Amino acid sequence: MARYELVKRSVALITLTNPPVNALSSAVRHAIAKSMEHALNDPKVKAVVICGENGRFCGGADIREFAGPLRGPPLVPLLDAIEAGEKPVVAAIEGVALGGGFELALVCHYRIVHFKARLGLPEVTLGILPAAGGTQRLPRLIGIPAALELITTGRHISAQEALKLGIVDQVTEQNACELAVEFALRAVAKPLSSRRVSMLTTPCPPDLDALLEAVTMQVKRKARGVMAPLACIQAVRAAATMPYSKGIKRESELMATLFNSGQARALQYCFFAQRTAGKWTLPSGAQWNNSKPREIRSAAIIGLGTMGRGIVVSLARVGISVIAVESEKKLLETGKQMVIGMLERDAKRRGVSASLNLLKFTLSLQDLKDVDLVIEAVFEDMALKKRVFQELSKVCRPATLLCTNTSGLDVDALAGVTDRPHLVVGMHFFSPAHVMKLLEVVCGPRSSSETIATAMSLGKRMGKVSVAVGNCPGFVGNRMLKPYLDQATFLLEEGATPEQIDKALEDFGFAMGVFRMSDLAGLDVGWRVRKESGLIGPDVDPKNPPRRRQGRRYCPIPDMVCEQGRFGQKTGRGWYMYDKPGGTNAKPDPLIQNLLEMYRSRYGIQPRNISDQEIIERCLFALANEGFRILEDGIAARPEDIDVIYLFGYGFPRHGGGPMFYASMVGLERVLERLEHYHQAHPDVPHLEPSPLLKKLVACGSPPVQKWREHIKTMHSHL
Ligand SMILES: CCC/C=C/C(=O)SCCNC(=O)CCNC(=O)[C@H](O)C(C)(C)COP(=O)([O-])OP(=O)([O-])OC[C@H]1O[C@@H](n2cnc3c(N)ncnc32)[C@H](O)[C@@H]1OP(=O)([O-])[O-]
Repeated sequence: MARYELVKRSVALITLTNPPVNALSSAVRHAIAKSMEHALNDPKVKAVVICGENGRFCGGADIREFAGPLRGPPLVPLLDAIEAGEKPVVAAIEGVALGGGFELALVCHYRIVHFKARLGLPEVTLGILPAAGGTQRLPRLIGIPAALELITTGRHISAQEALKLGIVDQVTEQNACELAVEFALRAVAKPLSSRRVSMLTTPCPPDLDALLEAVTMQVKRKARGVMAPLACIQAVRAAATMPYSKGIKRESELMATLFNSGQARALQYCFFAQRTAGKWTLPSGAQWNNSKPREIRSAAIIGLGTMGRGIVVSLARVGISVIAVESEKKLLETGKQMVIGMLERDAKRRGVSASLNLLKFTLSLQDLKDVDLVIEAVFEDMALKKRVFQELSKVCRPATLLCTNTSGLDVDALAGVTDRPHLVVGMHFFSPAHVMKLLEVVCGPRSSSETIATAMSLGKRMGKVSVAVGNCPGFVGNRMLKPYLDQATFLLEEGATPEQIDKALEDFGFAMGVFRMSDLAGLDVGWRVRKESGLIGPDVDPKNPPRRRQGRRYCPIPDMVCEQGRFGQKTGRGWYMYDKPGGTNAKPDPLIQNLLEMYRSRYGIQPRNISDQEIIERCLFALANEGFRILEDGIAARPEDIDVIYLFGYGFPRHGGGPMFYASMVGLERVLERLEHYHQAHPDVPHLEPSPLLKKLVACGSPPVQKWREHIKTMHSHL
């Protein structure tokens, strides 16, 4: 777990050896303690260098150990002892120094960093704080404002920024370890007292209280209801107002308030769920680590609407040549100008040059004959998409992968009109596609493992969090959205307002409430889909009661809003009113209030007071209930995949873990009981009827979310 060597006859080289990130597991801590003791007691050793194997210094505490009781030497006394030692210790940082790894570097007397390394204290993103002295040492080293920013955001910084901030002593393009050994030899004769960061006085700004107050307000605004950043601020205050010996105790007390919290468990779950999500498996046995993706050098995008433009940018900025196709000259020209503008702004922000030379714009599908992969992003209309896929079959070389960006249509039906159904797969991006991290890779029953591997790998290359899902209407994300949206509109009928529902969801932590989100996305899209699926319009039987469709409850209020030309932000009116079309400042609209009152009196609905708890339960338990059905149907392979989809595609708060983790945290028994209660009250809403899998899990004693798979693995899989 740590290798000990004597180099240059007088330097003890301690190499952490715990792949893949040299996390500080109990065995590693034990090995460091032993190696340091040896080094300090060996008279031949004049200095020590600590580095990590495989070009990675250290990724921090072993997060997997947080779930169990602490074993092995605790980190704080171990680090304090390194700092207090009488021989100079140099950290040779390559790759990463994060969390406890960064704190280890802070107790070393010198820090040499490879120019490509990244440093940071990301504990806050795991719902905890840097409790191995990080909140006490960093402010002493770089001052309160800079330390506060790094600790409360968890941001990783480059070696160059670390040098500028005064965190490290030297940045090198050579082997950091070799340089650190030379550095250590030169440090032998120098006094160490000024190099012990815990002994430094924290440079304190005169307006400390005002600064802490401003950062607190900022944190509360950005991460509503999240505990860890607030605890971090209090810990940094201790660094400014207390000696190290007291500050470290305060740090530990604050850590105790976070360590076993639901938020910490949820955030740590998210960390692993995100990494699990990329590991797809098919019932055939083909999976992420035995299926080779194809290399994609060139791609084509069909349709330069909002989605198409975002996809072009996502591909071009990772070096893939893109041919963008539109059906009309004017649309092509508009799309081209917008793509160029987006790429230029993106390149400026990243300090690189825009890869405009990779782009080609055309009106002709004939130009696509040699590309490796095509992504169709035309209007959400099955007949149109089928025509495009038939045409692509004729034009593209037989090996070209054909992908669709449909948000819910049948991928297999599209595969069926091509000459290569095994090379067809869904790549469902989220708008705006160059910003949103989520990609649903929709596996049709005939998609080959190579095709899936290629789509997943392309997603990763574009910086997306890719999740493989099965083929059904709406796939995972949009299928679950329906019961969630339905509950919100039913609550409107019963007496709530859009702003009340949005506030409850935003207080829960959603980036945006459901009505603000719908206004942003545009209300006309759903209206058109409802018309096409016969829920409104001439196909509806006139004898059909207005608030029922296909034997179940239906809320026509969204249709009434659209009939008034209120399509959301883009028209300046939707569930809210905006200053102007395209405005973003949502204000409650008395006209919507009138509409709701008239609607309720027309249908004899007595409005009632609806609590925030009911809003959260009905919206989120209905959402999770559909998630259980998706697992039963084999559309998602595991709950982690569903959660990752909601975290990255739908603004579910990370500190809630995602809908499935949230259900498990509330307690499956409670979720079942509340769903039964609401279903009894609303028997005409099938989405509120508890799913068989939920009942089964409760009957099995409500196992933790990581174990649900054991209860579903015998079920049929559509993946
Ligand atoms: C008193 C306490 C005070 C201190 C607190 C802390 O330090 S809190 C910690 C503060 N530190 C952090 O928050 C840093 C967390 N880590 C990272 O941000 C990234 O992993 C990375 C940037 C280090 C490498 O990115 P990359 O894209 O090259 O690689 P990748 O991300 O795919 O990971 C590869 C494998 O390693 C696994 N694994 C990784 N780290 C840890 C860990 N600390 N532990 C355990 N496991 C860890 C990861 O799950 C994955 O496993 P799998 O799926 O193969 O079974």
